[in-house]
Amino acid sequence: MSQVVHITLEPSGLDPVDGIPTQQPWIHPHLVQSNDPIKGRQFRATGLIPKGARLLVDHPYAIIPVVDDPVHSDHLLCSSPACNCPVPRNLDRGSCPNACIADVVWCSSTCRDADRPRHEFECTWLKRFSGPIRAKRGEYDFGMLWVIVRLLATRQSELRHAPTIEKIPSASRWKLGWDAINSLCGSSDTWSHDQVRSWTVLVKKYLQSSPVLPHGLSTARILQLICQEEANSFGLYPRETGIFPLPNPPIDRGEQFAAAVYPTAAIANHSCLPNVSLRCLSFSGSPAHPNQMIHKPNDGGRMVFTASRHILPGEECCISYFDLTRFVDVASRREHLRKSFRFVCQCERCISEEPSEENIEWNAMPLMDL
Ligand SMILES: C[S@@+](CC[C@H](N)C(=O)[O-])C[C@H]1O[C@@H](n2cnc3c(N)ncnc32)[C@H](O)[C@@H]1O
Repeated sequence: MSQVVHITLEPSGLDPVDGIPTQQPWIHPHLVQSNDPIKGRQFRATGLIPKGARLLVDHPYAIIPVVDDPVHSDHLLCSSPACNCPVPRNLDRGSCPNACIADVVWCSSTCRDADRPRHEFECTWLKRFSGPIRAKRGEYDFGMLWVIVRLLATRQSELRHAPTIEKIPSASRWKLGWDAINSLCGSSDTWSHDQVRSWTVLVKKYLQSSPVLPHGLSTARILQLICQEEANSFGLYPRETGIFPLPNPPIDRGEQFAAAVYPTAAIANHSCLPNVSLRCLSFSGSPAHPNQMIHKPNDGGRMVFTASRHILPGEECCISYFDLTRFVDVASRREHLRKSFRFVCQCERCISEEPSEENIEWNAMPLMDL
């Protein structure tokens, strides 16, 4: 049986300001940000981080529910960024007075009232465009555009509260809020011309600054934001992912229930030999399965990173971007990362499993019966 250290001390955030997620991330004192010439920004340990220690608790800057049937789904999240708790179907869900879309619900009238200024930013856009986008482009594009709108809504709330936000003491090494979103990696050079052209059409049709979506940013900046979102968003699943060593028998992670962008968690690079799991408390705040690593947010949609083994000073701290049980050999892992995440994995496991020049030559030769 695997041994798990339970961390009972819950890092506390600051109180939210009028429904906007102003809570700062909680970051382990031995965790720093550094730069790798190939991978870019990365997390590194400056001192021993023991197995089971919590490395990071981060708040989503934008989170959306991802469900096929919002009216009948139990997986909707309270739309208030200060809450983001799951809202069961049997609860009297507070829906939008403007009836924008069924995916928008609140767990209480308090959350709905607190979230009013932020939701007003997205409400008309959702009402006008969600149907046409879903019909013409499908759920994936709708979800992506809605994440962008929620990023812009949080930015707008930040701008409105700028004087208050400036008063919040900041951990100076770490960028916060929109400043952190601006620093996310991702550029149009990584994507094919066809993909960039398709996103440009979406931006011009649905995301230009207008009275429906008054953000004041240029088309080029919104296009860049899509590239950043695509390189940095997290899919959230109800069961474990990112477990290493791989569980036997493998565990199905279940259906994705949300997508989110985390300003600080996005610094984590991928490794096929990860030393950090995305282990969270259950939504109710208590460990759901004490010996399982769970890749989902806890209350408030917070993402929690935990050391899955002792991490030594100087080591990079990496998570896994995908379910390692699904792609096992180096070729399939790299192919999956190249297709889905647009980079060639340079983790220590992939490098050590790279076929040598000699093997490539032998493999290229026709098979002989010996
Ligand atoms: C979510 S971001 C991680 C933080 C990023 N390094 C940065 O500078 O902001 C994902 C990007 O990091 C880089 N990356 C992450 N893991 C990598 C790996 N194992 N090998 C090579 N590049 C990696 C890729 O450019 C990828 O698109």
